[in-house]
Amino acid sequence: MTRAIVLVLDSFGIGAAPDAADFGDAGADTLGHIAAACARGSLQGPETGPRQGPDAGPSKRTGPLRLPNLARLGLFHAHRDSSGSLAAGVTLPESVEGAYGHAREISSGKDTPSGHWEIAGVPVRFEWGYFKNQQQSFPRELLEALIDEAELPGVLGDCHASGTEIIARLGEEHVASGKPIVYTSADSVFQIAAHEQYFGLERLYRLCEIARELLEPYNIGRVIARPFAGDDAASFQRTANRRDYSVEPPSPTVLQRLHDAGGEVVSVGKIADIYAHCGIGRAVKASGHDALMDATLAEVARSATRAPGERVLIMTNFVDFDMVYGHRRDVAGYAAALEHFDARLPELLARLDADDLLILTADHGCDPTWRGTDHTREYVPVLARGAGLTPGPLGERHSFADIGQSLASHFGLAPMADGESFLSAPLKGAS
Ligand SMILES: O=P(O)(O)O[C@H]1O[C@H](CO)[C@@H](O)[C@H]1O
Ligand SMILES: [Mn+2]
Ligand SMILES: [Mn+2]
Repeated sequence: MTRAIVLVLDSFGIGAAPDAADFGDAGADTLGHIAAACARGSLQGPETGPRQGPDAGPSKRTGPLRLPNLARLGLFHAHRDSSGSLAAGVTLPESVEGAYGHAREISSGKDTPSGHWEIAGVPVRFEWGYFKNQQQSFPRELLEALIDEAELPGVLGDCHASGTEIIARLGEEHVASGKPIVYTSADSVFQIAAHEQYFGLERLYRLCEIARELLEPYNIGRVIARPFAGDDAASFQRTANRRDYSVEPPSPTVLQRLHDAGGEVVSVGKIADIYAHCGIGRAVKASGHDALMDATLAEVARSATRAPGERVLIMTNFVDFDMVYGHRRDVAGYAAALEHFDARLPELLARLDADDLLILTADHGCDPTWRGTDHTREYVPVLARGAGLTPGPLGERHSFADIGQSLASHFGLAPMADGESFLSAPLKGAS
């Protein structure tokens, strides 16, 4: 059996990309700034106090950032190489057990689909459509068509917003009026927030499907359903029933190629939605990092008894780094979530065979110390282990697509059009 496990730590950037200034992100560094904040002293949980649901805050934590297992895979080496300095308060391990590098993005956007598709060997070279106006963000004819087709009394929002802030601000008016809340961000997205009980979850999903069709001329990457629950502004919480309606990748990703060649592609979490279900053989849902790790471990166990010729790719997206901590600019929460992920990593490492390929990476940055609430254009870590890889530096990778190309090579597929495999690459640079 040939097997690969790809874990995407959503938004875990490791330093500003060479083109970060084009995005207003020169100096952004998700890992570096989290480590610096931790090293400055005790970093308690979020100032907003404990929250519940998918946007729940973290447990409290103190002291320097502790990620011993990621460090052994080469995380801090990769960050040092990408940012030029060692993250504050951390120590390098005596020896590394992973092949580590830092990858830049060649896709035009810093959004989740672009990052994931490029990871899977298909960079996005075209420009997405964006709704750039902070207020009255959406074209009047689009909203009129949506109101008409979905038989709505109107819509609220129509602006750039943070999803938790806008339901606190407009949620009660939404419940009273029946008007859904529509908003966007720096990403190519059309998001619709509505109350699960008062508006109805299925009705929200249908509304998103209508929006998906109406947005066709605007070249928008995703429509996102953002259901929430609760009694009033103080208690509104988004639920785990978020659903993303993505357009399809512009050409077959390595997931699709493997699927077409008879391999099994297993999505854990929102991977299936991000790839518009293209090339996904089996989709396992889970909400929260513990459940996502549990589901990943279960899939690793399930695939352990495969016949010699079979090929399995398990891909998991750890979304809370981005959705719950990065966009919420919750530094302590992000740090605690990283430490928790790190603590669970040995469970996975212990279940892998020597010829399995494990890759940990990210799809973009979302520096929780940065201005605004949007993603940041950053290098992402490429931490790989197994499949004959020699521990040590992989150097700067010129595209996330090096991961897709390496997966194609691992599975014996025809080479992808983009990317350079690091499986057989000579070591670059010194550690
Ligand atoms: O603020 P929330 O609703 O979490 O939205 C964020 O999540 C979207 C999709 O990842 C981003 O475009 C950003 O707007
Ligand atoms: Mn993302
Ligand atoms: Mn995001």
